[in-house]
Amino acid sequence: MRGISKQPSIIDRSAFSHILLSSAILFNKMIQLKNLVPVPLKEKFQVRKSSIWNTEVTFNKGEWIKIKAPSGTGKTTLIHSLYKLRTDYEGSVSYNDKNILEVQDDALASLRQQNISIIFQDLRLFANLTARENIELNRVLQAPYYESAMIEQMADTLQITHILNQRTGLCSYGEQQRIAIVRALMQPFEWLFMDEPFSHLDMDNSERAARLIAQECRKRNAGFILTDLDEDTHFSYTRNLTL
Ligand SMILES: Nc1ncnc2c1ncn2[C@@H]1O[C@H](COP(=O)(O)OP(=O)(O)OP(=O)(O)O)[C@@H](O)[C@H]1O
Repeated sequence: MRGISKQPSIIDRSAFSHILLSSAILFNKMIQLKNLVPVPLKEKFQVRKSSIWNTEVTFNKGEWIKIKAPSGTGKTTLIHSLYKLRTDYEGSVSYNDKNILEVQDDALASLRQQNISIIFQDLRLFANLTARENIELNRVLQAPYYESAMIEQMADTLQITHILNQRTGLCSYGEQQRIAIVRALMQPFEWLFMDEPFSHLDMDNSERAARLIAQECRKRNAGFILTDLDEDTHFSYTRNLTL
C-alpha cells in the first residue's frame, strides 16, 4: 500500500504502458550534439579548444559522463540546452536522431517525465512547500516509479529526515541540494542531468549522495551527464570531458 510499506518497491507500470510506449518511440537513449555553439559563448570558445562546443559528440546509452570546466564556460548553458530550457544556439541537440527543436510540448513533457531527470544548479524547489511536498510533486506528476515510502528511505540515506516537513525556504542550501537530489531520483529516467550537484555538500554528504545516485542509475541502466568545476572520484565515469 502506498505510503506505509516498509520495503518500498517499484510500482507496477503496466497501467501507464501507453505513456511509456509513446515516449519510448521518441527516445532511444542516445544524445547527439552536432556543432553546438551557444550564441552567448560564440566568441569566448573560439579562442580555445572544446570537446563539446562546435564538434560532433554522442552520449551513448548508459554512459556516465563527467564534464569538468571552469566557471563561466557554459556548463549550465549546456545542461539547459540538452533539457530544452534554452534554444539560443547554433548546431543541434538530438535524441535518437530527432532534433529536440522539433519535439513538441506534449512529447517534451513526456520525455521529462519518463526519460530525463535533472538536478538544477539553482535547485528550483518551491520555497513555500515542504521538502516532502517538493519531492512528492515530482513523484506523482508522472507515472510513479516508486511508492511514496521511498521518500523516507532516500531521506534517511541522505540524512534529511528531520527536515522533510519543513518549508524548503527555511532549509540550508546543503539540505535543499539533498532534497533536489531525492526529488530527481523519485522519477523514472534513462538519463540524469546534474549541474554541480554537490556544490553545497561536504565530502561525507557528497559521497553518500553519489552512492545513492549510482545505485539508482544502475537500477535503471541509466546514463548521466554531470558537470562540475573540479575533478572528483565520486563515480566510475565512462568519459571525462571538458568544455
Ligand atoms: N542569455 C545570456 N546572455 C548573455 N550571456 C549569457 C547568457 N547565458 C549565459 N551567458 C554567459 O555565458 C557564460 C556561461 O554561463 P553558464 O552559466 O553556462 O556557465 P557555467 O560554466 O555554468 O558557470 P558556473 O560554473 O559559474 O555556474 C557566462 O559568461 C554567462 O554570463
